[in-house]
Amino acid sequence: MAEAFPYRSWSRCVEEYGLEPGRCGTIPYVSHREINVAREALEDKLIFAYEEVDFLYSIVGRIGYCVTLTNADGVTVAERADRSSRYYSDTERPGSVWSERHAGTNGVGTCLRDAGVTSVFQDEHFFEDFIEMSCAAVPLFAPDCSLWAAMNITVRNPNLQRETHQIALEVVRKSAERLSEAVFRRTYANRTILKLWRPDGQPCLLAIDADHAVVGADLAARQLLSLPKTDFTPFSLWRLFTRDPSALRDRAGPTLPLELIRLDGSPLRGYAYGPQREIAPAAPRARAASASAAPGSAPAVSVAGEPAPVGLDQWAGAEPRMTRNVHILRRLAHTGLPILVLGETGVGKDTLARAYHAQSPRAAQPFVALNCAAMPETLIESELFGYAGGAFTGARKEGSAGRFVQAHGGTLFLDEIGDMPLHLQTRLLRVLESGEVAPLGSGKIQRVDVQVIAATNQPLEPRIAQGAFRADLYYRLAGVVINVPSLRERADKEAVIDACIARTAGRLGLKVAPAARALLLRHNWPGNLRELYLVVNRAASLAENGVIEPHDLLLPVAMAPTVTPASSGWAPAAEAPARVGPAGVRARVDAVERAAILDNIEACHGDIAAAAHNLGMSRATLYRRLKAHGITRR
Ligand SMILES: Nc1ncnc2c1ncn2[C@@H]1O[C@H](COP(=O)(O)OP(=O)(O)OP(=O)(O)O)[C@@H](O)[C@H]1O
Repeated sequence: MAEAFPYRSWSRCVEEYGLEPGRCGTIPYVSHREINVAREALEDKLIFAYEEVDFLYSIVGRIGYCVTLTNADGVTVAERADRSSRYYSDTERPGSVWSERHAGTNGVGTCLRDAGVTSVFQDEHFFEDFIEMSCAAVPLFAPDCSLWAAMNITVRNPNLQRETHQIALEVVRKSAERLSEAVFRRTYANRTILKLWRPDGQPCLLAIDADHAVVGADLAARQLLSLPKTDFTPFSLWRLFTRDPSALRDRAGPTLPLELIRLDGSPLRGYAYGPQREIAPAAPRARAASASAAPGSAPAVSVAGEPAPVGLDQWAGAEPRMTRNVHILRRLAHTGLPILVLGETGVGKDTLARAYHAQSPRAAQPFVALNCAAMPETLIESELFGYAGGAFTGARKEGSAGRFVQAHGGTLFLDEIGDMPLHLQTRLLRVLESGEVAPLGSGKIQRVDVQVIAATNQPLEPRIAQGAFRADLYYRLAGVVINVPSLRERADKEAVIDACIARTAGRLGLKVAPAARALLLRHNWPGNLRELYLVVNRAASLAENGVIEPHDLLLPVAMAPTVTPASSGWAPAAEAPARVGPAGVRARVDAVERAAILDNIEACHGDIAAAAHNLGMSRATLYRRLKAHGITRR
């Protein structure tokens, strides 16, 4: 006979994990970086989870509980708590790992191990350290039924009543249901969702397409309807229910109460929710391929194709100003406030807009971009607001909807907003205020609902002072202002460079010589991330023998570090000796190499063996290169 809770978990602790009852010692923590990796992996779900954690905390926080969300390995990725509360246990911080293997019987770990709702009340914990604590955790399953997280509440209160804890557990259960439903709906945003109530009161979800084929089912539905947990193949809804297509005909707007009769005659009641949008046109991703590309703007050259889209946490890296920005954006994601992104060229403003959209509630709707600096004034107007057929010479016969209408329901990204001509600023302001667009030459007015994100690399205050940018438009666009620091200002510059190497050279199995990495770290990066990615991608194409050397980086010599020759005892000749062969690339490569050699000798105080090691070359090669560059010992 199977052992009852908590004995089966206690037996595992002793027999499987070799834990000794008594004191636990310390709970393991993962690093900041690992927390970010864990969050990144769940990003499409966390956008809903953060809000749900807040919601749950607004209820159970009042009776002293803190709320945590962990990934499937028990790593805490989100937490809401009152740290000053006497009921707070600081072992619940982000990064703490609550696997059963480490922490013995506990809410999160045991819930994840059993893949079931778990309440661990006080001395049901395996370790003595936790016997004043009570926790309740509910597993979260993705639409494909994989276990992705646990939603948990914990309180350190020796006087807690078991009944109170039971009620709190039911609240967590409901909260977890809401979160799973949000993730399911987002996954099947373009399908009709059927939410049916199981006889035990638990909701179950099906996603069906226009032909009534079941294309998705959550775990509760699969259990109720005896559907396979893996290898799900779409099938007709009428294999489960008595055929009645009229039950699904929309008579009451987007939400339709419905009753379906199972083949055994039992009814299931619930609701049908229409698709969030028919079929959302694919968002144009590659800048070069979209009308948003600025002519002449440097595309991110990729030797391995278009890099994978960047998520919000990845965008932020470990730079505190960026993570704060992401935090603010997440908190305000549901308000639809316009966002104004400010920062130098190439810092990732466009990338942020796309990442934000992809993780916003509008993700299933279009992302439409317009670069205001990239097209003539007359075109911006018709591109943005649309036009009727034949509205002007050269206009398309059928007219054009315009980017505002194309973005309806989704996100409109207005890049280089500082370059928008003044008279169009007035028109834009009117649309933003009224939520209505009137395409050129047409009397028709269309209502639009768009999340506007504007970006610029020009400081707008001087433009406002000069009268080149409308102050009222600025305030209308600046619902949330996000300042993106330049690469050289970032506290995590080294990590950003390493991530770039990993995403580009690393993916191709190339190594980066220490001297080349050192050069990347020292460079000033006026072009920011765009320049960084361009340099490393280009070096990956130039590298020989699987290693990127300093000369492969082709960094402009003016940007390369300079040295004072006296301290190292080595000095360049007044001018480098003339080189045979074509000037151009080779000459630039030589110049970079020369600067890197001098810099390394200086850094190693003239120790040639150490400098050669840093540069990733033998001593003999370094002497040869010194000779070739005309560098001699003083
Ligand atoms: N966090 C990131 N991780 C990896 N690559 C990034 C990141 N942020 C930006 N990039 C890359 O850096 C380049 C420049 O980014 P992006 O176009 O978003 O900058 P921008 O600030 O919008 O530039 P501009 O001001 O010129 O419009 C792109 O190739 C983008 O893929």
